[in-house]
Amino acid sequence: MSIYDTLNEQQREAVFHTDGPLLILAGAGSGKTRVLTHRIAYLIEEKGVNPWNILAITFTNKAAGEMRERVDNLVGFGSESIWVSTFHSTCVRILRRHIDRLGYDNNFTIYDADDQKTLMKDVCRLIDIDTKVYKERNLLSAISSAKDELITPAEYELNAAGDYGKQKIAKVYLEYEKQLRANNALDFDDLLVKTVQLLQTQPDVLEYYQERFRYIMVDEYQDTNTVQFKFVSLLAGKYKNLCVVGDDDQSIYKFRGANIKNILNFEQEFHDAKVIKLEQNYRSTSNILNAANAVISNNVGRKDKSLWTDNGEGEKIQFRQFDTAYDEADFIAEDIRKHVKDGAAYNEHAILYRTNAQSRLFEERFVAGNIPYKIVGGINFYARREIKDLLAYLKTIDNGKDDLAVRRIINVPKRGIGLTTINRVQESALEREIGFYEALQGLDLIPNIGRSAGKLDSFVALMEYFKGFAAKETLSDLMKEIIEKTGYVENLEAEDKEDAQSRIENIEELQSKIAAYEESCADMDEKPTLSGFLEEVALVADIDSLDEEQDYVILMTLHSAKGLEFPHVYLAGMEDGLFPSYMTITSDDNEDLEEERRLCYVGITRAEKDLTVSCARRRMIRGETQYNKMSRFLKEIPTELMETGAAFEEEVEMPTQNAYFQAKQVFKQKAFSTGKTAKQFTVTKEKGLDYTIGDRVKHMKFGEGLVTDITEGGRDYEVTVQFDTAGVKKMFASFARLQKV
Ligand SMILES: Nc1ncnc2c1ncn2[C@@H]1O[C@H](COP(=O)(O)OP(=O)(O)OP(=O)(O)O)[C@@H](O)[C@H]1O
Ligand SMILES: [Mg+2]
Repeated sequence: MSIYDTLNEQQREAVFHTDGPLLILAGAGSGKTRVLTHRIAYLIEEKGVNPWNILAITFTNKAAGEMRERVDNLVGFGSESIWVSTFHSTCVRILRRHIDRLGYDNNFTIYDADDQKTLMKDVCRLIDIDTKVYKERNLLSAISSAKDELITPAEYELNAAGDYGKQKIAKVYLEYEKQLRANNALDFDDLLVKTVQLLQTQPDVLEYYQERFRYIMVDEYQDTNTVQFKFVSLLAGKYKNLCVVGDDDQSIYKFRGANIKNILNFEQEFHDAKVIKLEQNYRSTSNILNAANAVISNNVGRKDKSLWTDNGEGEKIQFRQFDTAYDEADFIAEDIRKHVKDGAAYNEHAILYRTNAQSRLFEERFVAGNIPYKIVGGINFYARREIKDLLAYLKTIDNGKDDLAVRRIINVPKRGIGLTTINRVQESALEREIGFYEALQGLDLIPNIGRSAGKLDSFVALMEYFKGFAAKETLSDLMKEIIEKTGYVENLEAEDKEDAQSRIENIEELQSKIAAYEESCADMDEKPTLSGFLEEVALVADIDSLDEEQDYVILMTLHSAKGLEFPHVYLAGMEDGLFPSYMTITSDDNEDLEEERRLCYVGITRAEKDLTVSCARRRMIRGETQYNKMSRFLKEIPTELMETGAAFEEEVEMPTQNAYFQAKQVFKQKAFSTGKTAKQFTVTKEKGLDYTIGDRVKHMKFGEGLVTDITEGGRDYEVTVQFDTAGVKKMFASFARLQKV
């Protein structure tokens, strides 16, 4: 039996159609990704295509790794020379070789969101933009959208005629680009934009890659944006062996410029494209699938698909409504514990939610209950201060042109170099149109630098020493040397002992990552380089931190869950105002709500065996208690597919009898005259507080502090605490759970 016998007829057709453009448009769990891997295997094994000539683009680096592994299992050879990677990684690899054609150094730096913000602050200061009127975040997102659409600063300015606001943005865009270039840096969008520019302006480079990538495949095609489409169109322009797979119902990145028209345009750009539909879902039970189908059918203007499965009905979808988000977290933790007792593994469970902030309650429950868990996303490892500091050292050593990096560490750990001095250097660099580090190397040209010159000199000497060290020693040793010579860790400890411990662990984690990078290079017969490592770091998406070997419950946002599957899935926080978000409910644009609904469809279809959907009547969002109705998406699931669970009967309101759910205002007016919620609140207040103004109290997260004020809110006490380290916080007593010390 060959591997292709395990495919159904349509899947086989897609695998065997190797030459010419092919669009596979199909619903969730129908085997699109599986078709791609089998197609690669078929190209190599049966068609004798050189693995070197294959490019497969996936949505995350993790997916890329998986695909490589699956191909490895199928073919057993050659998988290391296939290019399987994300759009961004693919572009970085191309740019590292050729970006000098566009006037950059090939060892350019990649700026993450944080770096971009810092740069934008500089830009605004430089050209006198009032950031109270034009927020950095909005400016960056306007620029990002422009880049996604391949609009240059000059074109932006042309389009801005007569529009004052846009003219300002055009100026910012122009300066921002100038600064990036001066720093020899690219932001994330640039990776694609510059690659497209390169292919458009350098015919020999284009020709080279067209010859190289004779067979191109793109997964999750529905979420590509204009510049990504342009990129693949250019590459596939000669041989036209382009196979894209996607599901218009799972397009969830419109806010990042994803362009659903790319699916529709495909057949225009690539005439005589073959279109194949897959209709059998292999992932989920029919109850889950029917729920997903029912929800998505509420979107108008979609391509109708009929997805079926012969996996059997399976369990009904569990629906639970709780008084508070705490109860919700308790229930889910308990439910998982039960499954594990019955023999399931922790990592068969995923909790999916709309916003990162929702992970905190689960985290608290899991820590308390000793349940291993992993939060994918949230505060990115690489966004932590100590990691960014050490990476800034590496960047400075690798590419002294990255001003942001140099400025970040010039006085970290403290070397007595003040802001005034730094600004003087900066001004002088700007005037002479050279980089910050370059200016540091010629201090005698900077006026009024005076007594600081010695300190600056020794900083430069240290960096130069590291550069020499890096040229001879391994990366791991370099990292050790940096930590030692700068006294970084000792300084952390001196600053704050408690805090230091977790930061040191992070640094150790960074060192393991460096070691892992060196090992993986050895496996691939590549030489580990500083640039190579920094490149990898710049491109890790949150999802890449997931390790299937480890047994932990997985927590992540719905957006991160795309393409993945788990036996047991919990969709938590299914409330109007949270999911769909408040903004989309109040927006006039139905498109936004439809995008949220697609996200819901993505969530439901991650589940293989069972799905639990839950919501809470009240929860704290940004420090404010919100009262939410159950999500309208839940009401779109036919009641006969759902079960409410006996133990929760009295608390549960099924969609058909939801008199309880009133608008927030009504809820407030009636002020808890009925129901369990009211009783709970009374209990809190009747019980009173066992601390008063002037007492010292302890909070789980903020530590100890002094109560400075207590006021009676309508339903709870508001307590103000001056924490010893965390500053002043105002909180509701029932949520804060302060303990007198
Ligand atoms: N012909 C088949 N026989 C058995 N299992 C299959 C078959 N096709 C796909 N599967 C399995 O079904 C599951 C879903 O497949 P896959 O992840 O490729 O779907 P997908 O269409 O890419 O889903 P998504 O839209 O969520 O990305 C996987 O576990 C896959 O191994
Ligand atoms: Mg897939």
